[in-house]
Amino acid sequence: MSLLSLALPAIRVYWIGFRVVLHQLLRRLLRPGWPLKPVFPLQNGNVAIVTGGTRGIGYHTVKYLARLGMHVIIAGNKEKEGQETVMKIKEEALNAKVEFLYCDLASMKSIHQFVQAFKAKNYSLHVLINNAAVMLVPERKTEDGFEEHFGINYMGHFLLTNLLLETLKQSGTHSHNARIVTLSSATHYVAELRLNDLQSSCLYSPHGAYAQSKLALVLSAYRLQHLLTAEGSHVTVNVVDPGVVNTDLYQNVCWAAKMVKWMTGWLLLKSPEEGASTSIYAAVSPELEGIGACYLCNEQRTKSADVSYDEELQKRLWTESCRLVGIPDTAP
Ligand SMILES: NC(=O)c1ccc[n+]([C@@H]2O[C@H](COP(=O)([O-])OP(=O)(O)OC[C@H]3O[C@@H](n4cnc5c(N)ncnc54)[C@H](O)[C@@H]3O)[C@@H](O)[C@H]2O)c1
Repeated sequence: MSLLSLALPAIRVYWIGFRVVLHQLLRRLLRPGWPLKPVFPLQNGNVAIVTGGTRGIGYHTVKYLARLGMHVIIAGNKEKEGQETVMKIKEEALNAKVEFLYCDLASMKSIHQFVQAFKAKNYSLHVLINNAAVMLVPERKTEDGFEEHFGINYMGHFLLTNLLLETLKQSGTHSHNARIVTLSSATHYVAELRLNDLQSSCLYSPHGAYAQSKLALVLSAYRLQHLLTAEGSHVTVNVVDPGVVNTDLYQNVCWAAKMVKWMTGWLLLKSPEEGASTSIYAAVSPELEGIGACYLCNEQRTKSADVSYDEELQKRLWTESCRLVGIPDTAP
């Protein structure tokens, strides 16, 4: 394993991060006050699940959706943090309907238990936001033996989405589709999907593994939309790129990057609240009614990486993912 093959993914990730930050800065300087805060319709009676809604982008997504009247379930792996988040949101918005349900995306068993507990409540499900993630963690495995980025960011959400699909299909209607919103990242543009080494066991680069998990999310979102459209389901799937946002996700970056973030974050990075805006847009905007398979950034549709539109790769990843989580691949 050469030093260059380890350094390249990191260089690519920092390069794309730099480009996004520069774009954010120019946008801030050239168009201050833009975009205007949109007004979304009230969501009373609708139910959403947000993974990792206890902090960062997820927290602000939950808070906004709850303010719109949506009943939000936070799916997270930190019970105490989860209950505190629920209390905080309820204190700020008195009538907010928010609850926490334990779900560790690093454990297939926990995901199954979460879905069981959710289904026992007999709720509908109008919005599923696959938000949680880890970034640049050292080489570690999940309970089920997946590389951690791949296991939590991608496989965990793959299984969760598939287990909730029937409920989403039952909740969506012709005029009000249920929505799946998946958070990816600009790092997917520089990612490589190694189908023969999805667990990065031949070559582990934390940057490469994070980027790969984010590309896998885009590929499988497009594949899922294809399958749902083919069977005429009223469920849409869109992908969100929140930009570079000042959150705890960066806790494992190198000290130099931490210093730069600490000194310039207020100017260069989006606040967590700003970072949540595209997730909220994808979840409730009437503009996106019935529209899926979009890559959304700054509340606008944009193109994802060329490789993400490779239908053969989408299909192969989907089949392999079904095998890995032990669900049938019923797709033709
Ligand atoms: N912050 C950014 O600049 C940025 C950039 C691009 C994409 N994103 C994406 O946005 C999403 C939100 O990131 P953030 O910046 O708010 O990060 P964050 O670290 O602030 O929040 C991540 C959330 O995921 C949860 N989580 C982690 N492991 C989990 C597990 N095993 N089971 C359940 N929940 C788990 C955490 O508890 C936390 O609530 C992520 O998907 C991230 O990849 C963020």
